Amino acid sequence: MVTDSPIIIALDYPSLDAALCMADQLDPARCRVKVGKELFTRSGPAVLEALHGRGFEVFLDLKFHDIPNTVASAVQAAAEQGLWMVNVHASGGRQMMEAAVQRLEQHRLTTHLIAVTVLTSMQATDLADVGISAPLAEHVERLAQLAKQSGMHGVVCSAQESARIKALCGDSFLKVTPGIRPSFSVANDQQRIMTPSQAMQAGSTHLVIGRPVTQSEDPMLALQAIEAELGVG
Ligand SMILES: O=c1ccn([C@@H]2O[C@H](COP(=O)(O)O)[C@@H](O)[C@H]2O)c(=O)[nH]1
Repeated sequence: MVTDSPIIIALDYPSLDAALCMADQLDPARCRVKVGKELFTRSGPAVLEALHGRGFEVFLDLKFHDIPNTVASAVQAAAEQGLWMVNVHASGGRQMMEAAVQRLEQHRLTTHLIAVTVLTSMQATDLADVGISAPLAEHVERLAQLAKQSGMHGVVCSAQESARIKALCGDSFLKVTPGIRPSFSVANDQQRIMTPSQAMQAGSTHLVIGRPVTQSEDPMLALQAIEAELGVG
């Protein structure tokens, strides 16, 4: 099923059953879902089949980062499972991203391929710790431009960087933003956050939302509040 909602619910659960229990409360006409490292490591491709069977478009968030041939093959393997979106780390570099893009093109696979810039849990001091002295926003922009030049369809960034990336890379370049925190929720380990409406106003094309919904006492009420804030659903 295809949806025009910008909302992607992060199914960060320790088992297939727990993830499907949440998915069964969601409507694939009103959101997409994301499968990350914990759930995929525990349940493997079975979770993708189960979510596709329920009509969801699925973002597999494994953030591949390896030599070009390995990443290209992993991206191909993911895309062949009918995913809506898959990602790599932009810091893997131009050759790695180009190899992944070319592999999808060679096999006429239409999965959206995006690149993680700087994790939304990081701040400037974390970049300094790994030897990057450029201002954080500048580093995100640099990686976004590299991703665009390499043929990627978009980036993962924080919504705080969406406006600038939109100006640099264009409207159609995807800005997929985790670190979304409605006013009723806490930041947890996220550092660069914005509310859903602020993120959309800043130019985010998609909002990744996990704990504010999945850890809520009433997940459907939390999701409805977000939809109301955005005027969707
Ligand atoms: O920079 C990034 C990249 C990925 N994520 C993932 O998004 C969700 C966010 O979940 P919340 O519970 O809403 O914080 C999670 O699956 C992360 O692995 C990110 O947060 N930041």
